[in-house]
Amino acid sequence: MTTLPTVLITGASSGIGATYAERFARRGHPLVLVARDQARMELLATRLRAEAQVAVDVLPADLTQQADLARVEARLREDASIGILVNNAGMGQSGAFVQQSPDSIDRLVMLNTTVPTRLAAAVAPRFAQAGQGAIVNIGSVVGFAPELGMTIYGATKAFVLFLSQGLHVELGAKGVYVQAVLPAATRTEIWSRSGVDINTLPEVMEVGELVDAALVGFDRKELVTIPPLHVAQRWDGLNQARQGLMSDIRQAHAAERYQPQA
Ligand SMILES: NC(=O)C1=CN([C@@H]2O[C@H](COP(=O)(O)OP(=O)(O)OC[C@H]3O[C@@H](n4cnc5c(N)ncnc54)[C@H](OP(=O)(O)O)[C@@H]3O)[C@@H](O)[C@H]2O)C=CC1
Ligand SMILES: CC(=O)[C@H](N)C(=O)O
Repeated sequence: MTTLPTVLITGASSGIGATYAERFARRGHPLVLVARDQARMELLATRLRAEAQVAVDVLPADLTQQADLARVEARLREDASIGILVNNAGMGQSGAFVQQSPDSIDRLVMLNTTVPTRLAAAVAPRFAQAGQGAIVNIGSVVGFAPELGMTIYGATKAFVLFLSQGLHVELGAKGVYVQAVLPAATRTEIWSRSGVDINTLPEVMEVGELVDAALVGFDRKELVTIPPLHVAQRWDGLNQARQGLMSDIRQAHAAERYQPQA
């Protein structure tokens, strides 16, 4: 009998992370659940152990605290049974850019960018050495859309996409699968936590539909999975435009339009 890899999921106490936990448990994977709310994760763990007969470990951590983050990094480095990391923990932006405080900026940028990067960095050497493993990073379509006015949140999610693409370039050939999942508005607590009434949104995806779609992309080993994108060629076009732009970058000289006028 093959032993399925353990899945460590951050932000597993609610929403997308809790749903990933349920889906991976149904597939027979042992789990490590990470978030701050221990009681909530214990409840989920008890249910999943009973329903799916899998081992579920609860690792409480506030990932914005260095000591807690270091404990999760150590677990990823040392526990060879962990073969899938789901970097899902994240928070939305409350208020406009001019309303942010230094602390709120630090928290948002740390949780949404530093944490997934540090956790990926903790596990990547082991995965690369083993020639297998998967890193799933939860981004957002907001990372494509500065027009939405969620500037810091969107910037963190643009970072997550780039991080995933770069990790794929560096680790893909070593047998490590990297997936960026980009949801749009999904029915979870992130909205109320950031002070937005979800009922004011024109359209919202149910969280089960989002995660099931993300897992279709995972099973296909897609690098970028955008469940709410109905015309896949839009992504291909954006990627081709990006590569076209790069082919017109010449390092030696400034473009004609920037040559000083005599
Ligand atoms: N819902 C949506 O519309 C969309 C969500 N996303 C992304 O999906 C991901 C999951 O969010 P979603 O499920 O929607 O929202 P939730 O608010 O339901 O989940 C966020 C999770 O992150 C955990 N978390 C928050 N802060 C910390 C922290 N400091 N340390 C550790 N864990 C923390 C929370 O648990 P706890 O409070 O117990 O710590 C919770 O489990 C995020 O990265 C989000 O940006 C992307 C696009 C759309
Ligand atoms: C803007 C949000 O907070 C949302 N989670 C999203 O990424 O769409």
